Amino acid sequence: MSTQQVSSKEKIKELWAKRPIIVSGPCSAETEEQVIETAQQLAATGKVDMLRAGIWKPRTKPGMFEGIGAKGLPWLQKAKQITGLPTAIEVATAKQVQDALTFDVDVLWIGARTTVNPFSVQEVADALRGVDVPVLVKNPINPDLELWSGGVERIARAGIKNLGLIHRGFSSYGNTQYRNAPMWHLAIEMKLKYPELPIFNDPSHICGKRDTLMEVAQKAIDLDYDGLMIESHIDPDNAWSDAKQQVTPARLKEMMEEIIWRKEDVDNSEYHKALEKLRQQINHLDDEMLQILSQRMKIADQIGQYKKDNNITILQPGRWQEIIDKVAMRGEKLGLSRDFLNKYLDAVHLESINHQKKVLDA
Ligand SMILES: O=C(O)C(=O)C[C@]1(C(=O)O)C=C[C@@H](O)C=C1
Repeated sequence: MSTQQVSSKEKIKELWAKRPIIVSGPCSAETEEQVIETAQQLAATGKVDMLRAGIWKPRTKPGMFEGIGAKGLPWLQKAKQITGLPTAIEVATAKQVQDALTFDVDVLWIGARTTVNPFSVQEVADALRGVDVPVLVKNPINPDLELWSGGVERIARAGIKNLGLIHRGFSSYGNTQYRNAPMWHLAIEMKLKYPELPIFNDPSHICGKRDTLMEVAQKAIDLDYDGLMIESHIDPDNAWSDAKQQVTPARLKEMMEEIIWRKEDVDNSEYHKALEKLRQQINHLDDEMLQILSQRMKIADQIGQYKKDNNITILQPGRWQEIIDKVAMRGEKLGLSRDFLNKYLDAVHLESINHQKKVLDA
């Protein structure tokens, strides 16, 4: 390994421990000048830790710009030499992994369209065996946590030590607010499942447009994400891919200054005391809610017994609608969101049905 490669590995190790980690750069590498100019402007902001650029672009339809290919890798290498910014790119095949490593790319990521395909992830994992490079796994395009975990586990089994996650949202038909619905609960579940892995948020792919990037980036930071990956371009409107979602390096700098950065904890005894009191109240209320839910299910069991004796169906749509209307109205007045009430009612109804089914089958 050359001294330059060793120092670059050291830099990555340091970077991995830094919070937040900010990754930015163009959706696609287009020309040498564009890559170098973007990298220089990003480095000058003092807010960016790593340069990203798409080299191979998996496009939904043929005939679109599919990336500059391996020709762009020396541009990234040069941009790193000039700015000192480590580089990150997406890889989807063994050949792409080899090409990326030949040109000293520092961090690789597996794209959403690759994570859905275990054959492809395995091919990338096999190409990574014995290699010391950090790898980030994007969520699959469909909301399937098992696929996402499967991707992470395949890469981990190849011996990759520095692994991370990228949350770029999930495809959903007819969604107009987001390009890819964030479905925050799924990313939170992954974070809880793999607490040791840094998780990055990718507002660019979630939003698909510039004007909502800040909102999503702020929410990610509020939720204790470890980093952000945001696409930037020296001339976003004329970008060869995803023009609407890219921002200039200057705008990226502004965004980084506008975000309210939060930490997971603070050394302040007053804060801890106040929080402890409130958390005790929550523990108490959680306990009461469980007791009440358990009582409700015991009543459902009794209803089940009457239904069994009289050969009556468990599902009673009229009665259930009555409950939905009443609970939703009351719940909303009490400050609970309609979305939460719907999920809560669904869960209660299903549990009640399962309880009664057990009684009917006994
Ligand atoms: O009221 C009933 O008939 C019940 O079975 C109880 C209950 C409920 O849990 O509230 C459960 C299932 C029915 O679809 C409607 C209501």
